[in-house]
Amino acid sequence: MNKNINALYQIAQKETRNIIGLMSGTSLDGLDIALCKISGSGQNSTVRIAQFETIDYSEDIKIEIRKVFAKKEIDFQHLVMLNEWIGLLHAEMINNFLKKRNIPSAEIDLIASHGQTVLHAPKFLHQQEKFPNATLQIGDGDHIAVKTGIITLSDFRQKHIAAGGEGAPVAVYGDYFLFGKKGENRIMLNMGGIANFTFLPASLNPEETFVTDTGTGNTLIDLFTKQYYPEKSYDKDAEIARKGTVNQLLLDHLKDDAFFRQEFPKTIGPELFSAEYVKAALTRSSSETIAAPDLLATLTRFSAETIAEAIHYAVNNSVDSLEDFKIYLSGGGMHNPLLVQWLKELLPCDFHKTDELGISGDAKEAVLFAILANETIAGEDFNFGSHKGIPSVTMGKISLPD
Ligand SMILES: Nc1ncnc2c1ncn2[C@@H]1O[C@H](COP(=O)(O)OP(=O)(O)OP(=O)(O)O)[C@@H](O)[C@H]1O
Ligand SMILES: CC(=O)N[C@H]1[C@@H]2OC[C@@H](O2)[C@@H](O)[C@@H]1O[C@H](C)C(=O)O
Repeated sequence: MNKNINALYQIAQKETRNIIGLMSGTSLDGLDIALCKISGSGQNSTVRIAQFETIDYSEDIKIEIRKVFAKKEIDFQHLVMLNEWIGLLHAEMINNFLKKRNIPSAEIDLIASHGQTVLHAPKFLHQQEKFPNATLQIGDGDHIAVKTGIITLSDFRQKHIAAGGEGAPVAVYGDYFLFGKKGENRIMLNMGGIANFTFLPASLNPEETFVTDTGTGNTLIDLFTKQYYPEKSYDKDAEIARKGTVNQLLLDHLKDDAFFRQEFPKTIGPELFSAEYVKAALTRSSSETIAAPDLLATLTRFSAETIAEAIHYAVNNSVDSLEDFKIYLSGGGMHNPLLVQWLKELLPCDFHKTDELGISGDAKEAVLFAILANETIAGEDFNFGSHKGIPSVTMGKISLPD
């Protein structure tokens, strides 16, 4: 038997697996690395985050990724080179992460690598009938496996599409296994570049479980902060937006898009929520001369209202009142006090952070990929039923180190 297959067989039978989960999201801020100790699988999974760090991307890395990120037309050779380069960079970051902590790579059972999303094009976006939902995450898993010497699972989203999904959100699997609680209606709201939420019903009936993207989270706020204030990469603590006033007409135009009329569940990316999207709404509302604080206030309100409306709409289909709901925040947007304040005004739920459930909101997405890898190697069949957007499949391609 190939020694790596034997190793996988042993790993699958361990009581506790050391799995490194990686996430680099649409904010292009860096690579989240979560070293997780995972016991059990499925609903019996338990996770302890042993170590977590976000390794910031250098300006050089950001510049190279932005050349292709969310763009329809690119230099194809650049994309191909980037695929290898990001794999190598992520491997180097993991090696440094382990070295800094004196953790031998032999102690790590698996790496679960999300990769860098460069384009997310569900059918709704590309509108080309003969083509399926499409998404691309780069940073090849073979490079990570060879350079770290650790068996690596990567490219999780393709199987989701192959099995009928849009390739996202995949957070629902980990959310259900780790955070589902009988007797409590929970909403796990992640506000990264794009916002998404999982609804975990008090019944824990997998058929009633629901997940969707809602639209922009931080992506437009970040984009226009950088545009008006090149020295800043985001509107820290909403300092700028707080000084502004929401422009209602502009807000109405921002919300007037087919994406918001599309039925749930749905996914989207910065391909739609781009500078052009905002510029078109500015033109339609004749507010091109808007002051930067007013624009940032309006963009923050845009995120808050579209998140709240999606939750109202999607959840009210299955339950009557949101009042007995607990909402658990994660992702960088949970640190934006204005966004959170407005959400609290718009949603009569009980607000918490996933940190209260033992998983830091900054680490949650990286942990969720470790959970997906754990399921692929050690999980047993679990059926989410016929609910749209949650195919009952394992995900991730396996790269062996030698
Ligand atoms: N103190 C803060 N005040 C306001 N915004 C903040 C603060 N801290 C973080 N953020 C926001 O969070 C963003 C980073 O979020 P996160 O790391 O969750 O993104 P991501 O992983 O790229 O997202 P995803 O992949 O889910 O789209 C920052 O760009 C910023 O907009
Ligand atoms: C294609 C892609 O990378 N989508 C991300 C992005 O960031 C947030 C939102 O959009 C979500 O749908 C998804 O990531 C999380 C981890 C998910 O799939 O659940």
